[in-house]
Amino acid sequence: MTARNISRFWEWGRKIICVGRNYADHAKELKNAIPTEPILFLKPPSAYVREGSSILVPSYSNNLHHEVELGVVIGKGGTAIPESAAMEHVAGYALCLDMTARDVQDVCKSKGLPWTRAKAFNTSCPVSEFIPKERIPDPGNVTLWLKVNDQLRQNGCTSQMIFSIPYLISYISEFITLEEGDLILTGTPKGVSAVQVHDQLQAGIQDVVTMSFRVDRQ
Ligand SMILES: CC(=O)CC(=O)C(=O)O
Ligand SMILES: [Mg+2]
Repeated sequence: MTARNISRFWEWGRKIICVGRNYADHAKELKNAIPTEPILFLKPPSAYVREGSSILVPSYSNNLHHEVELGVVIGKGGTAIPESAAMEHVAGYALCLDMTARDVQDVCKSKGLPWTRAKAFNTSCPVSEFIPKERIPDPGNVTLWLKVNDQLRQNGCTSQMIFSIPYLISYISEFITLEEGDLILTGTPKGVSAVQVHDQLQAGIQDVVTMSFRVDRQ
């Protein structure tokens, strides 16, 4: 059996754990309360999409939003990881989009239903290349940006996160065992907005990485 390479973590079929409302400015723009503990939801591995393929608008949505986020790739698994040791479990990072069918999410929220149809559909998690840990020495202080058709829509810094990466790893691993190849999406800063079929999205982390995706109908 050939050894698996963490730099292709999206092929491993591992968990994608997402944090919601981790930036106060984004919680406010959607008129949501600022959380006092992390809000979590999951995407399946079939949500991954890589550059060269398109983001597909689900047939049942007319309001697909972009959310640019820093992704943390787990390199060493664990349960109940103390915050002080959390960064030892990180292999690296990826730039991610948490594509969200906002109209569907609004209906789910109003009915008290889970967000699965709004958040976990095929191609709802575009990812960049793997970024080794050494290339982002301070993941708590990097700028994320996103443009739609060359217009800047999101530009935020991970220093604005309510819950830090070590805190999130510790919190999640209390009740979900983290495994090598898992990905944690750490939430989005303000500026989320709708995308249309044939839009071109471009996103980046400072001078570390950029990625581009086209939007198509399912
Ligand atoms: C309101 C949301 O969709 C929460 C979320 O995903 C976030 O990044 O914040
Ligand atoms: Mg999100």
